[in-house]
Amino acid sequence: MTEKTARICILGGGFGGLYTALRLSQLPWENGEKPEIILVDQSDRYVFSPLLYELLTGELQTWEVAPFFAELLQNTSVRFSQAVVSGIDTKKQLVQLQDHPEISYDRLVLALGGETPLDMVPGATSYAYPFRTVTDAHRLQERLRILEQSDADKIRVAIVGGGYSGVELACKLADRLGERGRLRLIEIGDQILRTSPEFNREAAKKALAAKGVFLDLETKVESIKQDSISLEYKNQLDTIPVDLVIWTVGTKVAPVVKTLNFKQNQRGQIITTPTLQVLDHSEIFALGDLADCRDAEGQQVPATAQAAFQQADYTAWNIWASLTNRPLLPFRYQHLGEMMALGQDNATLTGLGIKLDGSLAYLARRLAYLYRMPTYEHQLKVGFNWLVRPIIDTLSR
Ligand SMILES: Cc1cc2nc3c(=O)[nH]c(=O)nc-3n(C[C@H](O)[C@H](O)[C@H](O)COP(=O)(O)OP(=O)(O)OC[C@H]3O[C@@H](n4cnc5c(N)ncnc54)[C@H](O)[C@@H]3O)c2cc1C
Ligand SMILES: NC(=O)c1ccc[n+]([C@@H]2O[C@H](COP(=O)([O-])OP(=O)(O)OC[C@H]3O[C@@H](n4cnc5c(N)ncnc54)[C@H](OP(=O)(O)O)[C@@H]3O)[C@@H](O)[C@H]2O)c1
Ligand SMILES: C/C(=C\Cc1cc(O)c2ccccc2c1O)CCC[C@H](C)CCC[C@H](C)CCCC(C)C
Repeated sequence: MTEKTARICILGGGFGGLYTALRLSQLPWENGEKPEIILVDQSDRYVFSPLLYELLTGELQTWEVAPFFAELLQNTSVRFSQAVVSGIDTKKQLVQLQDHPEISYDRLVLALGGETPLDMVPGATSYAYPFRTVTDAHRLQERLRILEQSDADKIRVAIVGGGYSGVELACKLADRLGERGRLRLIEIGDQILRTSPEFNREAAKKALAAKGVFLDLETKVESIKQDSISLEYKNQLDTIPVDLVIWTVGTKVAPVVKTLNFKQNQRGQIITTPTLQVLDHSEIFALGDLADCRDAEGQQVPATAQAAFQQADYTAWNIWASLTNRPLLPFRYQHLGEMMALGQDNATLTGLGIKLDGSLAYLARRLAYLYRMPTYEHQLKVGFNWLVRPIIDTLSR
């Protein structure tokens, strides 16, 4: 008698979900064991978020940073479904989708990532721009285009949050806007990039200073209006006129995750075992920004693409192991370092014993990210474009 084909349903096609799907499709399934793999995402495009800034400067094109799932998965056994996940019935093992039929599963992967909380100060939801998705990048691009085409002498931009996103955005936008830009970076703490290695923080401070980005440290945003931002510094309130406010502070889990009946931490993240299984639900795996995971050594896994990318390998392996009666592996997070863009020809990186900044770091970061992109076909297309585009641009000048 033949056994029924197992169905693996993966919710969310970001760093956690897409790479889990790709790894699963490459694993050595024996005849009759090969499962059905379904990837569900609300968007039709995957986003390689570390390179999202490059859309604002025109250094990269949308197809490079955010390829269509249909293209990425065309030579694999993974089936893609574009739909919004609205709930999960864990008893019946069914995923509920908006305007789509339910999907049953034998193994489920939760990888829905996070959202930018715009409800932290009055006015942010209406007037501040988040920066996380391709839609966010395109919206911001459009606003910048309108400001650049206006007859205003200066373009005043406030970026809230002196973490990685805020610093990288400030550097790229300063380069894009040039002499017309008036940028300020607003940080609640007494320094930017609190969790970065000293080398990267110093390189970032140097780059921001060279580009004339104004740093507001120990400053809290009190409210945001259409054309102003109110800041509190040492108990004093100051309202400054601005043309654009970008909000990069915080990550919250998607509302649907909160509705699920799993053990969650205070921030709503789902608590997992080191094998990346949801507590009391060994058939469900969770990874990436929505998961609260301590690895095999008990270290807290950070909510980064680097971590989700590594977890994807283990998730795929453990699903394969669970379906083929093999032992599961506990996840071991390896912090390899960090890289940051600091403008159109500058970056900084610290990792694997190497510290590098300037244009060499810019090149190394690009190559390291090319290597991390999903599928050889996409890497090849993008790599080829990076080699050929400068030649075509030079010839057409
Ligand atoms: C601008 C920016 C730059 C970054 N740069 C870096 C970096 O250089 N290095 C680094 O390590 N980290 C970086 N990060 C953090 C990194 O992007 C996240 O930690 C990582 O993407 C988390 O992976 P994930 O799979 O959990 O979620 P995501 O990659 O966010 O994927 C979640 C997916 O779920 C989908 N989804 C969400 N809700 C639903 C729903 N209800 N139904 C269907 N689909 C849904 C989304 O469309 C998305 O495709 C950056 C983040 C940002 C915003
Ligand atoms: N190059 C990279 O490696 C990279 C790039 C982007 C994102 N990421 C990852 O993605 C995640 C999110 O990063 P992020 O930079 O987007 O966001 P983030 O980590 O939430 O950083 C936000 C920054 O804003 C500050 N802040 C908090 N509340 C504030 C307020 N009310 N007003 C002003 N500033 C405030 C924070 O200060 P405190 O730290 O003092 O709270 C922090 O410096 C992180 O895990 C990060 O590692 C990595
Ligand atoms: C710091 C490094 C990796 C960590 C890392 C960071 C991320 O932001 C990620 C995002 C998404 C997925 C994964 C990661 C991630 O793993 C990489 C360190 C790189 C090395 C220090 C050197 C890189 C070598 C170059 C590829 C070759 C450069 C040659 C020359 C200098 C031009």
